[in-house]
Amino acid sequence: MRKPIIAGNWKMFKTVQEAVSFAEGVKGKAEIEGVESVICAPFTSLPALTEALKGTSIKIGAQNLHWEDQGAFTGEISGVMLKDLGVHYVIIGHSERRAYFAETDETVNKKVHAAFKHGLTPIVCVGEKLEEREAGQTKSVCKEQTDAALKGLTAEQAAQTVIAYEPIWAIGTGKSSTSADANEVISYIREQVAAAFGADTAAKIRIQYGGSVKPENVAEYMGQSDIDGALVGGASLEPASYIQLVEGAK
Ligand SMILES: O=C[C@H](O)COP(=O)(O)O
Repeated sequence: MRKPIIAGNWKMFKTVQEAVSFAEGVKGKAEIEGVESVICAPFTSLPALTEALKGTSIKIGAQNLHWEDQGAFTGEISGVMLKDLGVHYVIIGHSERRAYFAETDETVNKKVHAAFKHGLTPIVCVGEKLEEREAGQTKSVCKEQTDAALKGLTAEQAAQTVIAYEPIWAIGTGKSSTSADANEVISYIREQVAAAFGADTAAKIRIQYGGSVKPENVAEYMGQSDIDGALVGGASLEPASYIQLVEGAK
């Protein structure tokens, strides 16, 4: 039985004060038995957020990490540093990072290994561009990205990984994939995990859908057989909306 996971990806939003005020608004509310609740905040808010949510079941995630532990990498943050802050999750390979910051399947894989090295759970993003979807390449793109991201992991590590299937054309556009379409791609991704790591691992790995998920449609996605949660951008920014997302995943 896979535990549903709702992860808010705040992207480049919120000052420290705004993050703390969000934490006050969701404490005791976005904590539903049987649902994992994660907030992936900008690096600047992580210390205050871990402090503000101490003692709650809400976990904290970062949105990126470097694959090295330390070194001359101006502007980067390592797994050692995230672990030091009490962070549990880290988003890796979000399409915005692939598009604007030149992340490749190879660097995504190095980051996934770095996350495990430091006891962080990676949330690995995969998904096709609109032109790839229109060319009928959705599944091949997702297979390539999934295989590359999980390369070299043990079956146990693969089972702990969270994959977020995010069709790029659905991110922040209000044009969400239908739940049936998302489920079809996600079950295909699960088949690829089975081929690489075995059926037991595929049965354990959690795969989220992401792309214009809102309180109004989250339950529909969660009703699908293979969708284990959601990675949510815009609708995760307000406490009331975030609480409804977590409630909707039950
Ligand atoms: O990481 C989250 C996704 O990019 C989805 O963003 P969105 O919910 O604003 O469409």
